[in-house]
Amino acid sequence: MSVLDEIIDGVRADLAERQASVALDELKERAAKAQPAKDGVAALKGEGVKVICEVKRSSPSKGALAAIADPAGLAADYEAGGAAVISVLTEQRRFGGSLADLEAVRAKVDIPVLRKDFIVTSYQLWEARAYGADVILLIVAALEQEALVSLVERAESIGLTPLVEVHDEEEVTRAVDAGARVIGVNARDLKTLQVDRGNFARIAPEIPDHIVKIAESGVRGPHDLIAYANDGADAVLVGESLVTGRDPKVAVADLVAAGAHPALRHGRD
Ligand SMILES: O=P(O)(O)OC[C@@H](O)[C@@H](O)c1c[nH]c2ccccc12
Repeated sequence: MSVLDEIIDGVRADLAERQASVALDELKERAAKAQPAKDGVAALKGEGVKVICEVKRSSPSKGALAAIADPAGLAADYEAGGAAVISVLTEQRRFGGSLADLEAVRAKVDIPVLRKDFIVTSYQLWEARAYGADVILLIVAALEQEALVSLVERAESIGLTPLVEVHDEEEVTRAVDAGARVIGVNARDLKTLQVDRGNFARIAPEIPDHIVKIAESGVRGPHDLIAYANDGADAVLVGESLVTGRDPKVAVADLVAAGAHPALRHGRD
């Protein structure tokens, strides 16, 4: 069994418990009272390389990264540093996240919030909206094509922007066929946890121009952001280096400043 399969088994078990205790109608009512979803695509377009900053306590590859007692405070620092979107991991077993983290972050920041989890059913989309998410992650490798297509459609219909994650060319085709408007190329293979920063450069040319391109994982600092931007990234998604670094606000500001540099290829194509 791959790491991804193991994670998804756990996600399904936790999901079954939540589904047994919270009815879908209850979530829908809560979603109806949430503030309307913000436009995730708009936040990721425009001048400069956008930075998506992640609230991440632990990971399957590294174990514990940071305690993060105050996820909303961290998100506020990210926002003050110039983040375009905040990513909140809500998977509990391997990443130490929760819907409570999502809710706390949502209440604190004004920029779009991404629910980062392993979404396999529309119930999780309603949860995302009910707890204030604007963007959700859909991992192509975790979904049959039919499920991917219907989750993209359902997400859009309830106002959520799907960020569709791929790892190879075949998955790009599946993401495009499913109607993705935002595609993230993960440098980490979720089946083996190996990071290959060259993955984005290989795969990005396969992504049609009108789709927002995000380089995910492995960004250690401005140097990696610049490399990804030169390979065509509109945005980068950064977790580990921000939660383990000294000053998240300064670290984000440094990334944003690097991404705004006029010498970058970004935006000139
Ligand atoms: O911590 P990093 O290497 O900066 O990576 C962040 C993000 O890309 C990573 O957390 C991630 C990308 N895709 C995922 C899917 C599920 C869980 C986590 C992820």
